[in-house]
Amino acid sequence: MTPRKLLSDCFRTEGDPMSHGECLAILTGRLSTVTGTEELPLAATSGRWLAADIMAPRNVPLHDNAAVDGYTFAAPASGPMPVVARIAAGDLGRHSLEPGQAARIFTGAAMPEGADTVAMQEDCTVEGDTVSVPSGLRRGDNARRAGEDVAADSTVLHAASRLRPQDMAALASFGLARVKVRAPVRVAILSNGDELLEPGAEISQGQVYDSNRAMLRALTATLPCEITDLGILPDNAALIEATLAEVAKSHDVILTSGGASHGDEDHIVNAVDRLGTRHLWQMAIKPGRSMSFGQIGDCVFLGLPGNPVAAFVCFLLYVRPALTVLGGGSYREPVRFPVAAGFEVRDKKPGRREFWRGSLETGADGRPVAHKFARDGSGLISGLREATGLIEVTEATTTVERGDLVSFLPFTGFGIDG
Ligand SMILES: Nc1nc2c(c(=O)[nH]1)N[C@H]1C(S)=C(S)[C@@H](COP(=O)(O)OP(=O)(O)OC[C@H]3O[C@@H](n4cnc5c(N)ncnc54)[C@H](O)[C@@H]3O)O[C@H]1N2
Ligand code: MOO
Repeated sequence: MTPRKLLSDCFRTEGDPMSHGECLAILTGRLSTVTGTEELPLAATSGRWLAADIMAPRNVPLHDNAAVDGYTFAAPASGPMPVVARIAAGDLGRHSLEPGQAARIFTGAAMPEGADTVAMQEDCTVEGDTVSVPSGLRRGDNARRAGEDVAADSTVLHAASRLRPQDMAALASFGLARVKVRAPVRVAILSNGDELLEPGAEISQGQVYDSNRAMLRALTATLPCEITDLGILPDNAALIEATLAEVAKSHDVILTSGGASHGDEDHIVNAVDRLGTRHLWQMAIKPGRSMSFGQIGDCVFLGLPGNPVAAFVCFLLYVRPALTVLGGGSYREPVRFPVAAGFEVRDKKPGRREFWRGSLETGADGRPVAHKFARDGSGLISGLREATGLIEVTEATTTVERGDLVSFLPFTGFGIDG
């Protein structure tokens, strides 16, 4: 197998944490697409990254057609017109009108040759075999032109875009039954720590249920990924090293949480150092300082801190972009809304970017106000649940006064709905 073109340079800077911007630039600019392509039935492609541009093979709609039930004719009409045909949607016959003639027509039916306008039936007067339409209708009223949605041969969808429900409609409207998309990224997820316990097991003093893995599986599933759940690895250096070495051979990404800082018991990063290259550790952000990133052969290693809030935030900020680029998608920055702060902070440390758990409320003047979860602890899952987005505070900021504009990044911008 030819080696895939992934990072090989080392960006690691001991003792000098990497900035958010620098880390994101490396992840989105220096990683390559690692997934192959596959052609799947349309219904199986929702949510996938498109592997190639798609041109509309024909006009949509294919033919001029009626937008309402009524009578079609060539505008302008003068006086009663004989009704010489009846055309329903799905009628495959070829109809044509002489000037001064009309046809009964129904929504979606192909317009007959010689007609350009449709009068709504509610506005028409029918007497015997003739119809009178209201004056004042302009040519083309209530008619949908061939190609008005999409013109034949125009490029409608671009490679590396994500197929959304409305794109499914577009592809089906072109008559495409199969679509070339990127294969899912193969992601192995594991948790590390002797204190961790599988939900359902009997818990003892000193233990904690593994909550990160359930969260990371769900976050990973918001992108086209094939997940291998490796469970919990205990703090056993030999076992961790053997597992990572084996898993790296058959996966595009290893995503871990815990064991990411550099304590004696932080075996994950030590194993990556022995097996491959670690490109960074220590970020100038909070939470998530101990995020690490590297590679074992062609497999990208993304090591999240153990604290659940830090793991969640780092996933949104770094893992999501990395999985996007590796998967063949084009990465777009999440939307940031400038919103007035409904809180004050006087003691933010300069030099690091912080991401606070926040939610929006409507202020007295009707404008949105950002609220910050009161307790900062990186282990508090309750704050993540209460939040609807992140409040981003720049490196230079040291205080936030009530009413100052802060950046609010809604979770919906990271693929988390509800
Ligand atoms: N001397 C220092 N100690 C710590 C530092 C530091 O810079 N110097 N940083 C702190 C910060 S901030 C974080 S975050 C953590 C990161 O450490 P690790 O990534 O090595 O994570 P652990 O030590 O394994 O765990 C931290 C914390 O999270 C809990 N945890 C771990 N995994 C899970 C899981 N799957 N589900 C639920 N909870 C989990 C673990 O029990 C710990 O409480 O280091 C700080 N210490
Ligand atoms: O940096 Mo720790 O990752 O703040 O929670």
